[in-house]
Amino acid sequence: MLLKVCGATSRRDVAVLGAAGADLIGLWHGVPGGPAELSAGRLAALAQACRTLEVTAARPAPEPVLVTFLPDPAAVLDAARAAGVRWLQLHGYQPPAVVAALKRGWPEVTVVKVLHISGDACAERPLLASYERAGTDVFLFDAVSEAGRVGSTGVTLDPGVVLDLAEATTQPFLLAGGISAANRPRYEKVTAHPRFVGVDVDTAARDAAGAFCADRIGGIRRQWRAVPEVEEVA
Ligand SMILES: O=C(O)c1ccccc1N[C@@H]1O[C@H](COP(=O)(O)O)[C@@H](O)[C@H]1O
Repeated sequence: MLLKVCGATSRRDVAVLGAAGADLIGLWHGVPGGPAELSAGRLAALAQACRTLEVTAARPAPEPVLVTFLPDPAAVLDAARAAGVRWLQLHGYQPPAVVAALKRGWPEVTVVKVLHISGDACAERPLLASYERAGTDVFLFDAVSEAGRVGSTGVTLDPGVVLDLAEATTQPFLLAGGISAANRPRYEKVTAHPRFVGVDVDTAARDAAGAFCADRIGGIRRQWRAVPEVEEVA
């Protein structure tokens, strides 16, 4: 189970997230007006900080993930190549053609396409097969707020809606949307899905002042990585 935490803006953030057990660290580039937006130079510096972080022997250093709303695949690839970032998270409403262009331009990248879910409706539902044909490696299910806000909504998804969408796709998926240590039991069936690969968190990874909190992140990791108890059959 992978734990991704989103929105690092400093080497200290990277160190806190790595020590707390994040496998993937989201770095924003091309999120206009976003509080964690990074210039291309800062993106490269923090991606390097992720890769060179000293973690325990049992765990590899966290993988940097470029999180972007950019609609231009050339701009995404330029930033990713310059920073050496091989995981690309398309968090906007980029169409399947953008995924295809990224995979053509750099076949080794892992493309994570966000599917935006509001209630029981997924905006990308009619395009799922197109996104898969275009080369999407991993889908990320995230909630859109009632006001239409995208990313870091703290809004949870209905597990039934998640499972239904999982069945409409064939690729691995990450779960986002208000994920916390406390709500893991609600998603028991989701975590048991054979293509569930992990969770992506922002709001619950932070303290009241908005700073990343190692205790909270550690708690999320412990709860979501725990193997559910299996009833013994007599
Ligand atoms: O973290 C953000 O603010 C953000 C901004 C723009 C694009 C993506 C963003 N993060 C994504 O938000 C969800 C998690 O949010 P939460 O736990 O519900 O607060 C996750 O997909 C992040 O990648």
